[in-house]
Amino acid sequence: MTQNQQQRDGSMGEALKVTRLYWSVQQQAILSNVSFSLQQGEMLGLIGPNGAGKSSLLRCLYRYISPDRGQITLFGEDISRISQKHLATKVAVVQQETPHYFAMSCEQIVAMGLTPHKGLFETDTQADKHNVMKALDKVGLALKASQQYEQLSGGEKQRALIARAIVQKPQLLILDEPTNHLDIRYQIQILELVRQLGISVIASIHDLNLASAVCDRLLLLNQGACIAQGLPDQVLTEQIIGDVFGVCCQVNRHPQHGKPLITYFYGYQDEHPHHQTRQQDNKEGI
Ligand SMILES: Nc1ncnc2c1ncn2[C@@H]1O[C@H](COP(=O)(O)OP(=O)(O)OP(=O)(O)O)[C@@H](O)[C@H]1O
Repeated sequence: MTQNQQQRDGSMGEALKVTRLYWSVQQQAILSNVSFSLQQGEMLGLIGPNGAGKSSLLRCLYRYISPDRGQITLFGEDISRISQKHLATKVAVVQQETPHYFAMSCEQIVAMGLTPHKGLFETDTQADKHNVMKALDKVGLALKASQQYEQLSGGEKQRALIARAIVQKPQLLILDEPTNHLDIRYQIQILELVRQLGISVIASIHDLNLASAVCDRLLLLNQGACIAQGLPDQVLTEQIIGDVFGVCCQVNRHPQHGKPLITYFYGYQDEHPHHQTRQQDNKEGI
């Protein structure tokens, strides 16, 4: 497709386009007819209940699994035709479960992010070392640079892997539950940091309020299908959250950023659940 054609059909600013994606295991559908696009510089939050297919979808995007049907294009190129090396210069991934990195320091792990941009025998320059230290500093790990990676806490490991992804200077960053080991300060800080990079990001996030606060748009998966996508306002409604997650909630505006703020109701094991009484209260205007 020529540049003019791309401008005409609006795909010029598209970082990622997924069209009618299907993936199944032993005749069980895991992903069904998933389509969405991600604009350049946009942050898309992938949300949905446990087992909805979020990780599977992300794995298709970084080619860990190949879908049965459908198309994935990255900056206009079909990803099945991009070489592994070229893909690594464009896409960085922070996975949920990471391999063990014995006998490597935190700094060495982060420096691995430089590899896709280097030739076979090219060594790290002073500028590379500076970039590694800068990334460590950004994620609050400057003082842990020489510590063994395996000795870091779960949250520190997660932050080191984010620093590695930053050093990789990707155009698309794929994050699978990047905040699951982080305390609340780092959850906010790391996602805001990722946002500030100005690159395209797709991140699976369990905390709906966090997703609402930091993402431009959200994609809601349930049982492998896309249930809703759009602005947080369009996706995070009481009705949709109730239907998909089976919890009762109230959606208000966040006092600072103005996007949806969800308050959940409790009492699902009780005979007279609080969430029911609360709904009743709402109806009666209490
Ligand atoms: N390789 C596989 N073989 C068999 N089943 C799989 C495989 N990978 C994923 N699944 C199944 O696909 C479904 C979706 O899994 P996936 O990990 O994508 O969900 P998720 O939305 O990321 O869940 P969670 O929020 O719990 O991390 C699950 O039922 C899972 O058991």
